[in-house]
Amino acid sequence: MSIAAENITWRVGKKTIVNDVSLSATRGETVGLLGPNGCGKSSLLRILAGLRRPHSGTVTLDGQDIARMAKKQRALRVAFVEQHGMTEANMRVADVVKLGRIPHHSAFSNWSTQDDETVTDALRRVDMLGKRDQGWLSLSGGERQRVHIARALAQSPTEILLDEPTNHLDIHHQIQLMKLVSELPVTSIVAIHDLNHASMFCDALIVMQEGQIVASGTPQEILTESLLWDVFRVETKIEISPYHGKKHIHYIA
Ligand SMILES: Nc1ncnc2c1ncn2[C@@H]1O[C@H](COP(=O)(O)OP(=O)(O)OP(=O)(O)O)[C@@H](O)[C@H]1O
Repeated sequence: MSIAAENITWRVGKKTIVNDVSLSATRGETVGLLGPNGCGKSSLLRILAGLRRPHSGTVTLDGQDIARMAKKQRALRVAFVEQHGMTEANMRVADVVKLGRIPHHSAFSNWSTQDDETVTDALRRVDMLGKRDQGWLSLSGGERQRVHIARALAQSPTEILLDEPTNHLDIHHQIQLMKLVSELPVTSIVAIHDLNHASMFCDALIVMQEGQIVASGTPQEILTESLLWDVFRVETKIEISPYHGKKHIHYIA
């Protein structure tokens, strides 16, 4: 198992935000994390990234408890693109992406041509190579999001956690990004609100409600009209798309 969580519970005061969550993803799998606003997706991703300690339960990478791993060792494996990722200074785009290489270097190792190639490749994958010398502050919201994703790719992770990565992106770049994530030979866990993108690009889905997992399985198995009503209170009609063969959700107003 590439990444797994067992019986994770996290509380704030008396409120349980993540309630006894267990999940696992195999190498290369793309797992979509669905659920209404405030159901605990970001909180769970922060726990999976090792940024937050759960009150109980464990997160493991290939069976190794992340709580026992050094920060650098974890960073060599797991990349995390947060929902409101910040980059403070007005750095050049390429320099922001280069930050992803930090875990691969010690104080004495030199920057290599391979590092350069990794950064260039990451910029190319998110369609930002043409803006590599532009300043961070001059970028649009969607461009900043793509640079954050490039930084995560430059980390050469084995697991990538993405919190609503298509937020801010135009439809072309939403599709391009989901396609990229689904094709990466990297285990991906992606919080996502677009159910049709979840259906098209994810191998497996986990649906959360009030901190708990209420459904999990392939998109084909779990995306049903009754589940979407129960979880999101939306009326839908679901059919198999004649274009891509996956489930397509129509919203009935
Ligand atoms: N540090 C915190 N202190 C208090 N409450 C918190 C904290 N972090 C999260 N919460 C609460 O936990 C709940 C889950 O938040 P979280 O951000 O994980 O939800 P989400 O599923 O990612 O939502 P969204 O779809 O809106 O991004 C929310 O009610 C939020 O207010």
